[in-house]
Amino acid sequence: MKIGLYFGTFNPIHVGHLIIANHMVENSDLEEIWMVVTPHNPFKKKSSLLENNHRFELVYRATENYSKIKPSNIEFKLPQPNYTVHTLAHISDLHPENEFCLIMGEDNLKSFHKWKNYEVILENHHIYVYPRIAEGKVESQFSNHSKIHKVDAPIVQISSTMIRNGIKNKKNIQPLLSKEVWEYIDEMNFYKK
Ligand SMILES: Nc1ncnc2c1ncn2[C@@H]1O[C@H](COP(=O)(O)OP(=O)(O)OP(=O)(O)O)[C@@H](O)[C@H]1O
Ligand SMILES: O=C(O)c1ccc[n+]([C@@H]2O[C@H](COP(=O)([O-])O)[C@@H](O)[C@H]2O)c1
Repeated sequence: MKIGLYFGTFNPIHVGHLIIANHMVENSDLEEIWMVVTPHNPFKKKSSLLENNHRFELVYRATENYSKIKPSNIEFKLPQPNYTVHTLAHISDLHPENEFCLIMGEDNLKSFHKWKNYEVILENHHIYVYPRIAEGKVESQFSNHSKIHKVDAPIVQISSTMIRNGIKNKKNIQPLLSKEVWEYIDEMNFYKK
């Protein structure tokens, strides 16, 4: 099976993430999308980060009604910070029957040359890139690469930061989250301080 891996901190998962995952699985040759919850992105500070299990629970609840989108906690037991090249090797060893592709926003492609062993990632995996508004340029080595495929997904300007700040400032951010995600965040009093 051809599977798209959508990595993220998902603190919390929002409708922007779901729109991308659903668009990818419905409009490409990817048969399933696995949302891989990252404990620690090597480029990000761990502050205001909800515990791994809570972020996973939110992804689980958000994707429960999507048969082709699955949550994954595969990175929880891997060394931190989480380098994607290691996770891809691990996941491919565990599931040799599947082909794993990487899903990435154009913003991440702009800094992809800074990722650990990015050449190894490109040697072994295809990357599906969706448009994203961000400063900077995609390096020329990636612009016509045979392993990098552009998918014309919609651009949604929502971020987890916007949601965390909104909750802290007592704003209604419910339309930005799945109902199940909002209910769990509210019930658990997440992001209020
Ligand atoms: N609205 C969006 N549309 C498309 N891709 C997104 C959107 N928000 C985040 N992403 C991408 O999804 C992946 C996971 O997102 P991440 O968990 O970092 O969310 P975020 O909203 O960017 O978080 P934060 O605001 O905390 O930095 C990243 O590759 C990120 O670039
Ligand atoms: O492997 C790397 O060098 C690397 C550098 C930056 C980001 N990543 C991964 O990219 C994913 C997206 O992260 P985030 O926090 O923007 O959702 C997450 O799984 C990170 O671990 C990976």
